[in-house]
Amino acid sequence: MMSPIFKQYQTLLQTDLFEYAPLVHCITNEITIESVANALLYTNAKPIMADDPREFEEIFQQTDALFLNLGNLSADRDQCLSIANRLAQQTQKPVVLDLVGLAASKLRRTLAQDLIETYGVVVKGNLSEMRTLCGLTSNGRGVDGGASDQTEAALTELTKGLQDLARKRPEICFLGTGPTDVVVTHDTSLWLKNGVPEMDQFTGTGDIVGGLITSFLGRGLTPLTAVIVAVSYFNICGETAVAQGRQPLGLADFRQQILNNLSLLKQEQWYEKIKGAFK
Ligand SMILES: Nc1ncnc2c1ncn2[C@@H]1O[C@H](COP(=O)(O)OP(=O)(O)OP(=O)(O)O)[C@@H](O)[C@H]1O
Ligand SMILES: Cc1ncsc1CCO
Ligand SMILES: [Mg+2]
Repeated sequence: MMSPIFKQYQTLLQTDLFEYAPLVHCITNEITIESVANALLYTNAKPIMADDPREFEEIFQQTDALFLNLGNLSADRDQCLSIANRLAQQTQKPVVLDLVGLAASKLRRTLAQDLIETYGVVVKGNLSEMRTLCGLTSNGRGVDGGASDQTEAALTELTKGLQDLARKRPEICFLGTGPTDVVVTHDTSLWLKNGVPEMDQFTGTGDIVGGLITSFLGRGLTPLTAVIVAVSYFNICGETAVAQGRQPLGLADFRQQILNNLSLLKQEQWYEKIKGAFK
């Protein structure tokens, strides 16, 4: 059966969404920086990883969008994320804020609040991180989401919490990732259902999603469609990797194959496999 989401966005999805190669400025964590850069390259975007504020003014003149990721903070990175976000606000450059490990420390929560107050176009994290953002109890551990934040009741609670935030900030699209992905703007809420459990078992999948969303903002998609396209494309790459793999599929092989698919599936009608529904 055709997903209502595919139906709604069919005309857009059938254009070549990957055609333009946006230059994407990323300030992200050292753990997964290479995965994010390659995921962008594999999908016909151009990454530049740059976190020295002395060059921001020049870099901002060249880039299409900005990715800010809280994964691995330091005093310098803290400053640099704030400076970049303020510049983005001043130049109205689309920005994705990735709230990695939000429940782990007060430092992350304070920084995230400051960044969001200044500016944001897409604000994302895993389901547990987004529960923390909404002031709901969160069962995340470190940078990973917790299973009890992924039940139907918890998803409904998070959707309501994000709707409250979106009413106050109608320009922002909020995304919580997990087995089901919750997407909320001031007038639209939906749950996306693609992906496989293996995607939670190698590091950086959330960071890759953040980078990909940024690239679609840089291609001029609205925040909502950039989120739908990036999450669904990556998750369908994961589903395809499992279907292609010999069982038992080791996680290093799964990682290799999902990354291969990032470069390959865009030539195919991947979007017909989108699963999800409006809420
Ligand atoms: N159990 C699952 N089933 C299906 N898809 C999943 C599952 N877990 C994660 N995903 C998908 O994997 C991607 C990353 O989501 P996840 O919530 O794991 O991010 P994250 O915890 O921020 O990742 P990381 O911190 O490792 O960068 C999303 O596209 C999400 O839909
Ligand atoms: C493991 C880890 N620690 C901080 S960031 C990161 C990568 C997942 O975002
Ligand atoms: Mg995860």
